[in-house]
Amino acid sequence: MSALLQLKNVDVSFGHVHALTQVNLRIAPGERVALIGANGSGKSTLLRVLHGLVRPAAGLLLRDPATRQAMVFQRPFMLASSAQNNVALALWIRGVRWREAREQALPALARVGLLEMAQRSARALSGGQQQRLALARAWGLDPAMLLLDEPTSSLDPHAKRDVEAFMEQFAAAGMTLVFASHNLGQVKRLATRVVYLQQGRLLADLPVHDFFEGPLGATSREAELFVKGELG
Ligand SMILES: Nc1ncnc2c1ncn2[C@@H]1O[C@H](COP(=O)(O)OP(=O)(O)OP(=O)(O)O)[C@@H](O)[C@H]1O
Repeated sequence: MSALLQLKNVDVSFGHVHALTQVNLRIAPGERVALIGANGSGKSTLLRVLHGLVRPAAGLLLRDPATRQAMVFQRPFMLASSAQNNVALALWIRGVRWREAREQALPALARVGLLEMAQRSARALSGGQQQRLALARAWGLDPAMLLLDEPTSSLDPHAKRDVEAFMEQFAAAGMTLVFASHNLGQVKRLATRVVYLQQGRLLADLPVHDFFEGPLGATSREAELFVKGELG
């Protein structure tokens, strides 16, 4: 299958910090790729490279410019305006006229159960509601690929399940997902493939079953210890 996006030998540095080193990654349509690894291992940087927000110092990012992408951040930025306007603005920035953008925002809000909150101030919503609003904002753009940076890390278990359920729905609708997570249960529930990063290097890249059930030590002893530590 042709790749939606491909990285070849990508390096990213911030001053003397090597955030990513020689990363190779190929993402095919319909995959659900989980990025895991310790704090500072490069997950957010990798997502930002995939979304074109960070330019590699070396290597290649190959992407069909026609492929629509959206990104949901760990703590999404909300404009001091209504929930509806927050979704509409994302569409307007992509060239949709304001009136139509406001109309199109409503089904996106309905999709995540926020229709009745459309006129509420986005910043007055709870953390869980704001994360759902961020998903609506992304969904409204109709992306082929959605990138999510620890989308449930600051949420209570109930809100976490809601966000996971929406991610499932997005995937079922054919969207390709790439998400960073510290929650290995979530990775098992949502991912088809696991990419393990350590100090900016991609040490394992396996189907989810092989990653958690296979003899990981053969691929990466560090990944095996990480998984054991996180599960224990
Ligand atoms: N804008 C930046 N300026 C300087 N250093 C940065 C910047 N962004 C990331 N880094 C550094 O690059 C490395 C990788 O950071 P990154 O945020 O990608 O890791 P992460 O795996 O997402 O971590 P976490 O799990 O804590 O979110 C870290 O050493 C970090 O301090």
